[in-house]
Amino acid sequence: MDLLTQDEYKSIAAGLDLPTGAFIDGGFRPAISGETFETVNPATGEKLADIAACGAADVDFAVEKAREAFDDGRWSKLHPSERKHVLIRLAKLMTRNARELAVMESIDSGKTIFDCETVDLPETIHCLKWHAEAVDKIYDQVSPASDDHIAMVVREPIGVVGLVLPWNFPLLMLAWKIGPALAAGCSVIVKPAAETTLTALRLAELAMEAGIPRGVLNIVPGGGAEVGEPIGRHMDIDMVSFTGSTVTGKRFLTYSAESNAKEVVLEMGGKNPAIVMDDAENLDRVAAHVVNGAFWNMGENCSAASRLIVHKDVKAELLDRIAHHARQWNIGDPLDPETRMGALVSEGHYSKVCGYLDQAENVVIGGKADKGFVEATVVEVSGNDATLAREEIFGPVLSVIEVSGFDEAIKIANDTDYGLCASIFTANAKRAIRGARAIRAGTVTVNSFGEGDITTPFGGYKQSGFGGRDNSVHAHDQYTQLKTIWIDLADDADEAVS
Ligand SMILES: NC(=O)C1=CN([C@@H]2O[C@H](COP(=O)(O)OP(=O)(O)OC[C@H]3O[C@@H](n4cnc5c(N)ncnc54)[C@H](O)[C@@H]3O)[C@@H](O)[C@H]2O)C=CC1
Ligand code: BAL
Repeated sequence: MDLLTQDEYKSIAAGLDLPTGAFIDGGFRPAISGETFETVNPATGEKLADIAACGAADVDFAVEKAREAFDDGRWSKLHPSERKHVLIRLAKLMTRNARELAVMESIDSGKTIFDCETVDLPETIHCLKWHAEAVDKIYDQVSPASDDHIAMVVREPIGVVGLVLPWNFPLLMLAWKIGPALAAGCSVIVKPAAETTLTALRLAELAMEAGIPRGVLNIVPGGGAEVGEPIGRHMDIDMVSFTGSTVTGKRFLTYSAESNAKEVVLEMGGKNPAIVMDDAENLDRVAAHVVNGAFWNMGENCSAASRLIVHKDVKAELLDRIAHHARQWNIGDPLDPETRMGALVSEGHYSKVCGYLDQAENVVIGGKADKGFVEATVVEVSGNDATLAREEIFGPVLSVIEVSGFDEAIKIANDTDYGLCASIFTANAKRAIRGARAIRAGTVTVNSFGEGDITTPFGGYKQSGFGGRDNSVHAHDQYTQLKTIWIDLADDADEAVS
């Protein structure tokens, strides 16, 4: 993709028409209370817009409209290929508007325009297309049966779903959830993170243009307590899919238990280990992977490689190379296409990350922070018990732990409440496979860092995940339920009952 210049991006940003209303039943509307909240550009501190600050009454209204849409079948009962065509039209409209969406995403979140243009937008569009393409290729089942009955196992959309989103990949996480949910035929109530609402609202507008019927896709902006909790506790929402912190994720289990026992899927935090053994090949390449894993998206990533567990014999050389690569991750204006590290999402989050930097004693590289921006930072810690090795920082801070052997490395990798992702760098195939099996995490990569792609399930073990997976056809399991339809074919069936 050809990127524009910083001035050209700034001129697009200045001309953006920012959506500000809640999007319910096919149109924008103010919050019922009339209240608004400010959204700011975290890179400059400038106010971007006043957005409808919704509350429980808006959630009720959105659910009523979503339920009407679900029950009358305007979307849920379409042939899957019809839903597919509409979603592909949406993906095409997003492609046509990708540049505007990328700029909107960057100014609202502090993410770099480079990432928004080359990762967030292409992956969002690909995700929507992929689930649309998948949905008319998924078959129901017929159970093994005798001659006198037939039992069908059919998949039905689960109903009205609540999608509660984080701010680190606003559009991409929206696509991870609405891609399979809408493809399956559900009606959805989306709560974007209050920090990053704009692109979800713009996407909803494009969805109407693409032909998604009114009431099917609703976006209700606002705070966690004001909108997230009413979604979690709503008696007429059938399922909630959440991405965010473990603390907040667990609340949805309480909300569900105290309301209608709705299904809950949680994609939560991580403290993901990158293990580098003494036999790892090409330490320069390993360093590039580790640095990318740790600092991509300013480390605001649940799958960030935030713990480096390195064999003592290669530690010095690896840290040298890591420092070399980390220097390339320059801080700058997120709208400058040369910038690799933008602003952290908010003042509050910046202060939290700075609090962790204050605890760093043995800094290898980085460690400085200024007005919302934090340098790529590598810090040696005393061991896996150090706070910097245990808590999810969600910023560009890589904690280094030295080990003397493979078993010790695996033990430390597993010594965490989390279990989202992990990577192992080794040339020894047995170690790679033994390690991948032994680490309790949803995704383990060998000789690379990553989270798989749209074809592979994404989610966590332990306190990183609950109830299901995003991505791949397994994501459709979240938004569907199985029904058994048992048909008696015996000639004397009626007599047998009487
Ligand atoms: N695993 C991940 O992808 C993410 C992890 N985080 C972690 O969480 C920390 C705090 O960031 P937050 O934005 O506060 O994350 P959060 O987990 O509180 O927010 C995620 C979503 O939940 C909503 N929410 C917040 N409180 C709620 C409540 N009581 N009931 C219902 N919904 C609620 C938020 O408005 C947002 O839409 C970060 O510093 C980071 O460590 C944050 C975002 C994403
Ligand atoms: N890395 C995608 C999921 C997340 O950070 O929340």
